[in-house]
Amino acid sequence: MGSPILEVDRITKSIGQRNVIAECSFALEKGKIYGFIGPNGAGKTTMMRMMTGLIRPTSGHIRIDSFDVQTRRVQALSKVGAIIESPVFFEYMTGRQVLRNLSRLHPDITSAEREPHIERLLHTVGLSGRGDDRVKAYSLGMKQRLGIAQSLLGSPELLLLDEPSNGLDPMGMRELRDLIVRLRDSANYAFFISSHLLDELQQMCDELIIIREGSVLWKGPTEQLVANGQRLEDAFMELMYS
Ligand SMILES: Nc1ncnc2c1ncn2[C@@H]1O[C@H](COP(=O)(O)OP(=O)(O)OP(=O)(O)O)[C@@H](O)[C@H]1O
Repeated sequence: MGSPILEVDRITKSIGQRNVIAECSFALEKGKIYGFIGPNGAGKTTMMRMMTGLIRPTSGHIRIDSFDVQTRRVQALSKVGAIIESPVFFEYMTGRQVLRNLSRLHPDITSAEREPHIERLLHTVGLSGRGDDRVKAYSLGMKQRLGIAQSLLGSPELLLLDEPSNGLDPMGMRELRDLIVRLRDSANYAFFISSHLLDELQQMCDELIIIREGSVLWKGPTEQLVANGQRLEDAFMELMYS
């Protein structure tokens, strides 16, 4: 494996007397889609909040492109785009206005680059014809894709998505899946996606990281866990009860 874009190195998070995350380690490479799976309360959101610097680990290190999220925060987080809770937008704005406003948080985007960058992002996520419509007229799938465009504003190398397909209809799920696979293939992004929708993950993930009660239970290539023709849901259940 080349040098990882993200490294979780023996991370523990204690809340009160409890280790919500206990000595977790894994690494993510560019150009791959990782599924992050575990039952309710396993610690997925807690881990993703530490990966994006929203909360501090009790011990261990998270490095993004070799920068420690705690001590080299700005450099580390400049490589990451994330949707941790559903993206929240001012619904009276148009998609383009939303991106324009948020782009001002990225000092690297010059005013000359701003509009072409936004136009490219709208095109990338399939919203170029709808950029001047108000967000309140968007379907949930369009809002999720606008969220992806938002997370791409700073030209990251890694995208963290927490339950991105929740609430989407089958067409919305498929559009989101196609977009994620296309971005992996065209721009070599790494994706780290937490979801309970195992059929969705099975269709797009190169690798899986499975946690239970705060510990990594299994990690590796999807095809290593799921034999030909088997459903990830069945393999997951077998693991949970093993
Ligand atoms: N601020 C907090 N205070 C107390 N307990 C917490 C806090 N945050 C998380 N927990 C506990 O940590 C555990 C892991 O929670 P977390 O939300 O990370 O799980 P999850 O895998 O994301 O679950 P879900 O699939 O339901 O979203 C749970 O038992 C939760 O109750």
